[in-house]
Amino acid sequence: MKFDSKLIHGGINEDEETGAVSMPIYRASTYHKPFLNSKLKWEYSRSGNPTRAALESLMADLENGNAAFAFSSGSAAIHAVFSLLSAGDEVIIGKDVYGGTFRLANQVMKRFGLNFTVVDTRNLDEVSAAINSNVKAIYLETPTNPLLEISDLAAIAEIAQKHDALMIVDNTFASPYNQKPLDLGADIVVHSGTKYLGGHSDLVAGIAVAKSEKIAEQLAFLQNSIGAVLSPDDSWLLMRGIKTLGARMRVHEDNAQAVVKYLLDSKYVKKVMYPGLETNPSFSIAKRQMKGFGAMISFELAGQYRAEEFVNRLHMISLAESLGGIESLIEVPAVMTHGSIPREIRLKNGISDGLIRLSVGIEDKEDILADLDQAFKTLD
Ligand SMILES: Cc1ncc(COP(=O)(O)O)c(C=O)c1O
Ligand SMILES: N[C@@H](CCSC[C@H](N)C(=O)O)C(=O)O
Repeated sequence: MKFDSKLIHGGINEDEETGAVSMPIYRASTYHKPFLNSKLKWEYSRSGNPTRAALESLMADLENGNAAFAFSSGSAAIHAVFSLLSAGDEVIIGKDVYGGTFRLANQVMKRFGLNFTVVDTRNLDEVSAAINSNVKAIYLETPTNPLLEISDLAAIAEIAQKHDALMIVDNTFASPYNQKPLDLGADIVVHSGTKYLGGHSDLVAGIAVAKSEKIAEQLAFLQNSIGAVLSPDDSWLLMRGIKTLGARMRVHEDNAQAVVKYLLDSKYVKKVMYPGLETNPSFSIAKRQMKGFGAMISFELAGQYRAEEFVNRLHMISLAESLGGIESLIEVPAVMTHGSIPREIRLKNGISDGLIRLSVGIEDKEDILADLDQAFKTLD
């Protein structure tokens, strides 16, 4: 089945009890056992829920994994995945990851004995050099949040496999429409379902997908034990969003191409970051491992212009954290999404105080361009 059809017909897409073509929301917290020793598929909703199971089977199908697990947020999914590791284990982590992931690693997981080595995963020599016998996982985003940097998934998977380390990829920015890390050798994919998967900025959710049955069994245990499961209502809403992922991504990307071109030509802009730029040193890798380049763009203003003034003057494009929704959202990572990273580390990693991140929505592209244009013109 091709991808758009899989979005609609993949996983469990029909209620086996009633034949309903939209999976019902099963809100029951517990299930009646006819006899004490009855073996039932459903017992208690944290351990398993038919609506959540339908979403999970769809996500496993879309990422070509063995099984998927739905969590109450992307951060909860990442926490469960880090919980596969034990005190004393080391994780090689990409230098440019979502600020909340950096915070989870450094301010939470470290206290439980995990050690993190920050590496520029675009540089394979740096990744290899960071390997030692305690390294049990390599964790990265590609494209990264917020610099849109691209790492070579297949090459990193080879390093991870050689050293028996898990390779964990946050696929939030690409979505499975554009990139399938498990096919390229990763062991686990995580998502903030809050973003492109949900697609409408109306829910918070997380997904972890395991390639192997062994990791799936461990994640099933952790999901039930830690308990940060996605509710049946949000599972249904996320599934509903996923059905239109392909249709939305095509409009997102078409609009993003127009915005990139506009920004490159603008006298107000100094630098544009987008995986689809041929001038990007990782362009050939992005072209090889991604179907499309997505709709996230980061940029810096030319010297005399201030990011704060620009974002304050937009009308239609909303100044808000988050991304991947139908509406265009803009933010300043240093103050908003990556504010929890200490300034000196942020600057060292390339996130300047004036960096602006734009999530291009699916409005008419003329309106997006017009809003950018009017805000830029007020800066003179
Ligand atoms: C790339 C990435 N991963 C993970 C997360 C965490 O997801 P959530 O906000 O759903 O917890 C976010 C944003 O928050 C993100 O941008
Ligand atoms: N991943 C999102 C969410 C943003 S930050 C949310 C909150 N302020 C926090 O610090 O946890 C994005 O990149 O937009």
